Amino acid sequence: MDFSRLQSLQYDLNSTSTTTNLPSTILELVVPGYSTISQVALRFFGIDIGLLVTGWALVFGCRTAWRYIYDFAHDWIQNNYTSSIEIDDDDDLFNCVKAWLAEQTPKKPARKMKAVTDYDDNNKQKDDNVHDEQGYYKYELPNTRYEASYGIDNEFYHNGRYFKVIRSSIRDESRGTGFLKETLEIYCYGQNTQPIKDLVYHIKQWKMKQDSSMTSVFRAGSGGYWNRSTSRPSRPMQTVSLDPEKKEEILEDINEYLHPSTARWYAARGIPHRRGYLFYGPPGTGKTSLSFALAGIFGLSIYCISLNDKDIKESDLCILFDDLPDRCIVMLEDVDSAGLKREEEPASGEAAKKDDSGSGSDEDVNKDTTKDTSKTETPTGNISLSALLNVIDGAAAHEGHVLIMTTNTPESLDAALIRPGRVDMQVGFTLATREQVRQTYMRMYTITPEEQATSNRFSKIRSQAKVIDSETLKDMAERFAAQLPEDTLTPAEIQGYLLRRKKDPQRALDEASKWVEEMLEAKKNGKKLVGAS
Ligand SMILES: Nc1ncnc2c1ncn2[C@@H]1O[C@H](COP(=O)(O)OP(=O)(O)OP(=O)(O)O)[C@@H](O)[C@H]1O
Repeated sequence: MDFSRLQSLQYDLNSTSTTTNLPSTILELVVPGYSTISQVALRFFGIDIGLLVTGWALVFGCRTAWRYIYDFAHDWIQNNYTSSIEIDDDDDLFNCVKAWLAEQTPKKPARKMKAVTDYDDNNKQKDDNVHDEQGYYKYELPNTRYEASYGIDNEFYHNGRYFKVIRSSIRDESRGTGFLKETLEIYCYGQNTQPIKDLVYHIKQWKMKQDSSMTSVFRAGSGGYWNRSTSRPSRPMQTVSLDPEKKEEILEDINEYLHPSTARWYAARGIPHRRGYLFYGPPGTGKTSLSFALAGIFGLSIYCISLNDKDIKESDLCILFDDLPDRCIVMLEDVDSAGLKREEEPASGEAAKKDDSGSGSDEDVNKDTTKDTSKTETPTGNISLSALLNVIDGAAAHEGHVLIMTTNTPESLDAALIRPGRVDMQVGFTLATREQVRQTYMRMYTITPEEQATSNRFSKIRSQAKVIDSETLKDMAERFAAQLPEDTLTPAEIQGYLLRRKKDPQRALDEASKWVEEMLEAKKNGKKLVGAS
């Protein structure tokens, strides 16, 4: 290329540029060689690059100015005309809001999200298409839920009103090294938080509707934290076989206790609003089952503490009780085997000072329960009896919850632990009575209306179940119960036996006496043969 000729053209070409063009010298500074490029473009293609660049600079300038004004106005409105409410991750609401948000249609599709496996969704899985060609169930991973990501504005409209939620996380060393504390901040326009409160109320109602058939279970963890361990379908009360009168008595007692007017009644009389129950009996007789059925009926979550857990310290226990929601069921599991360390106390020790002679206990567990707490026992657990008593009904103890203590050996419990005020009702669970055996058989083989409705969609394996009319089934249940000795086997053992024949009630009936023989023989020899054969 002849550059000397090109140079000589420079003056003429420059003279053709328009007055609206940016000075070439400025553009030359930004893009080296600009003059030469523009001259070539003008000469050979007739394109005035200067004009294009000027137009682009104008558009860019306007856009930047608009962005600046918009951000300024947005920040100003945000600071002066928006309201917000913050929710911390240790609050029950946090998960509700997160789950609700995941179901909303955002104002504009999010480009950054957080994927979470929705284990709760497992229970909602459909019956269809879960079996392979051979009819065997194929486990599928639960659904994925897409949640708001950190630092991103989640904007949406609810009832025609604009809302924004920002999820953020910061390090919180007070929870332990590396722990993060998450928060959700909900914004709306206006100088009043009422729309957000209404939204939160709406979310709570939504959650309650979702959870009405589920029971959330929390487990105590080290450091005094409640870990949501699972959410399971509520256990219907009729699936727990227990003396109907006893069941009714417990239900009425808890119903009365949970009523809001009862809390006021207690307060007016200076009585701490607490109610404790002791469920005692051999393993596998329904203590846990009844607790879950009660939680389902009253729509309460269950908070389980295993005092055997070596990770739980006395200081954790106080924090755990402090963090309980207003109304819930607290289950202290196997309080007998907890190895509560009984500190060396003088004869006039703490328990002796307490009034252990009050009334209110419905049943006497065992005379031994009045045993002397003054004697020294080898500490085997982290929790001392006095610490436990303190969280149950100390001066600063939590109120409003239903406390259920379960034990296999009530006679080994300290009198102080089960004195009235701490335990207000004792419920004994026994080895299976004839009626319980009959009920267990009926429960196992009665086809529920839901099963009936979907039975035609079940696969080959399911269709092997024999449908028997209710009168015949009742008769079979009687005959089954007649073959089992009373007060010898636990409901759990009988359930285990029936479960192995759950599609074949006739086989369960035919093989019952042989199984009973085996079980009795095994028990005599000290072997454990639960539901065997
Ligand atoms: N009274 C009962 N009514 C209905 N089901 C029962 C009953 N007792 C036991 N079961 C069945 O046996 C199994 C174990 O019962 P559960 O866990 O309630 O016993 P538990 O008394 O709490 O035992 P543990 O003392 O070992 O904790 C459950 O699957 C439950 O369905």
